Amino acid sequence: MTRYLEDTATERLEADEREGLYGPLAEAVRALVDASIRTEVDDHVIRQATADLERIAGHLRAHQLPGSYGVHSEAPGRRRTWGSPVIGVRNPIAPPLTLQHAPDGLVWSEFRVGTAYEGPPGRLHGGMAALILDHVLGEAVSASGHWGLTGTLTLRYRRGTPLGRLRTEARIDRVEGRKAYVVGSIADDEGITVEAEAIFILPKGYVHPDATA
Ligand SMILES: CCCCCCCCCCCCCCCC(=O)SCCNC(=O)CCNC(=O)[C@H](O)C(C)(C)COP(=O)(O)OP(=O)(O)OC[C@H]1O[C@@H](n2cnc3c(N)ncnc32)[C@H](O)[C@@H]1OP(=O)(O)O
Repeated sequence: MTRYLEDTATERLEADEREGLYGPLAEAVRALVDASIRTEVDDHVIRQATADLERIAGHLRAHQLPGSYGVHSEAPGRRRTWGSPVIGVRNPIAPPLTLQHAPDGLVWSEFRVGTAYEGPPGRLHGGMAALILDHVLGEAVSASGHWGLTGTLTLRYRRGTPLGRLRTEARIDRVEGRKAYVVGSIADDEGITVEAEAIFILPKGYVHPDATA
C-alpha cells in the first residue's frame, strides 16, 4: 500500500484547502494570459499593467521553492502533480485537465483550450496536442499499475483540432516486460482529430517510488 492511499480525512481536507488557495491564483494568471494575447487597450494601460504585474511577481517571489515543483506532497498524504503543465492546479500554463478514471482502465478528460494554445488560426497547436496526449497516455500507464518514461510517442493528426471544448482519452494496450504500449486520442464534437500511440519504458534498474513508500 502506498502513502497516497492512506490519506486520512484530515489530510484530504488540508489538501483541498491548499488546492482552494492555489487553484484560483493559477486561474487568474490563465485569464491574464488570454487578456495579454488579445488586449487592444492604449499603450499607457499596457505599461501600467506591466509595472503592476512585476510588482505582483515580486510579492510571490518573496518566499519560493528552491527548485522546480516536481512530484511531491503539497499536504501530507497524497501525491501531488500540481506543477504539471497538463493537470497542474498550480501551473497556469496547464489548461488544466481534470482526469477521470473508468473502472476498465480508461483515462479520459473533457477540457477546454483557448487562445494560449493556438497553432493554425482557431486551431490547437500540434505540439500542445502532443503534450496533452503524452500526459494522458502516461496516466493510463500509471493507472494500470505500471510506470515508465515516454520512449516513443507517435501522433496522427487526422484533421485540425478546434479551440474550445475537447475530449481526450487513453488506454493501455499491452505490457511487455518493461515496456507499456498505450493508445489514445483527442476529439471534438465531430469525432477524433488526433490519434496517438506510445511506448512507455520503465528505465533499467528503476524502482517505482510507490514500491518503497
Ligand atoms: C517520481 C515519479 C513519481 C510517479 C509519477 C507518476 C505520474 C503519473 C503519470 C504522469 C504522466 C506523465 C507523462 C509524461 C511523461 C514524460 O514526459 S517522460 C519524459 C520524456 N521521456 C524521456 O525523457 C525518456 C528519455 N529516455 C530514457 O530515459 C531511456 O532511453 C528509456 C526510454 C528509459 C529507455 O532506457 P533503458 O531502460 O536503458 O532502455 P533499454 O534497456 O535500452 O531498452 C529496453 C527496451 O525498450 C526499447 N527501447 C528503448 N528505448 C526506446 C524508445 N525510445 N522507444 C521505443 N522503444 C525503446 C529497447 O529496444 C528495449 O526493448 P526490448 O529489447 O526489451 O524488446
